[in-house]
Amino acid sequence: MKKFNFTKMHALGNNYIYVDMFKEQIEEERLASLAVSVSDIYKGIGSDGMILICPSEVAPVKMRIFNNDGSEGRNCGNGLRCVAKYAYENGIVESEQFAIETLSGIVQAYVHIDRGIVEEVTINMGKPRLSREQIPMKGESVESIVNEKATFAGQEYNITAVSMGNPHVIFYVDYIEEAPLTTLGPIVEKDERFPEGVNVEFVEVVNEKEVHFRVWERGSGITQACGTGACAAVVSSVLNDKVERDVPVVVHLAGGDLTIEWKSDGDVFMKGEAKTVCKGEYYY
Ligand SMILES: N[C@@H](CCC[C@H](N)C(=O)O)C(=O)O
Repeated sequence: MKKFNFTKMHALGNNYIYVDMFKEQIEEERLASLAVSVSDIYKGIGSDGMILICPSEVAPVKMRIFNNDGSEGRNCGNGLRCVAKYAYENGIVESEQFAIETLSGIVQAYVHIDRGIVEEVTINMGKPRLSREQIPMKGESVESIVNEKATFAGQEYNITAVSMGNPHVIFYVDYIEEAPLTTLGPIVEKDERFPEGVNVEFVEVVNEKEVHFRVWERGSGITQACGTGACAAVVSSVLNDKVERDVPVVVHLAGGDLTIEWKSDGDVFMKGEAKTVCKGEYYY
């Protein structure tokens, strides 16, 4: 029997099993199935997926994220904040500002410390990618997909698509409680127009500084929060003239609040909590 040490962490309830690959060794071909088994709430630990904290050749640390169906994502906003907390508290980095490599590029993390503990993290998530090729979404090549009509399950909707290194599609709703998460979410996630699948978000705009948000994540289903999704929701809301650039927007997710700002230089900043739940050994 093999085993590895893990740390369970969450950010606004978006919880993953974190494995320190500076210390652990797991065969590459076992990673996808381990993400499924550790995530199982009955026979595993229970989580939205598994995140590896890895050495990097271009930054002090690299994040790899696996959803709870075993698929590998290219980015994870809540995961980045937890990786930043882990890296600082476990001596992988000594500075309060450092880079993290992801499969979709390098981001900058800033940890906010209270008595030696990282309570919150700000991440400069970089620039959103908006063209149809960058999402990716099939169809005519356009610079951005904003308020575009699209039919799903026989009903017409208006959608906006944003990539934050991973794909997101945003639907606006009048009342967040009525968001068709479990009905529309899985249909849109696997729609053939999104060749890599898509994270599906529902947004109710409260005012120019506040929105409600719910998510059906690609590869994980309903989660309490999605950091890249919250960034995509604010970018979408700027593009749809519902909020403004250079103004911090509070995004109310099921698990709590994130503050997101799309700066006029193009970068998107995300600030929010990161928490450690427990540590243990996993046997496989
Ligand atoms: N929860 C994450 C996103 C995780 C990956 C996503 N499901 C994907 O496949 O793109 C976040 O906080 O951003």
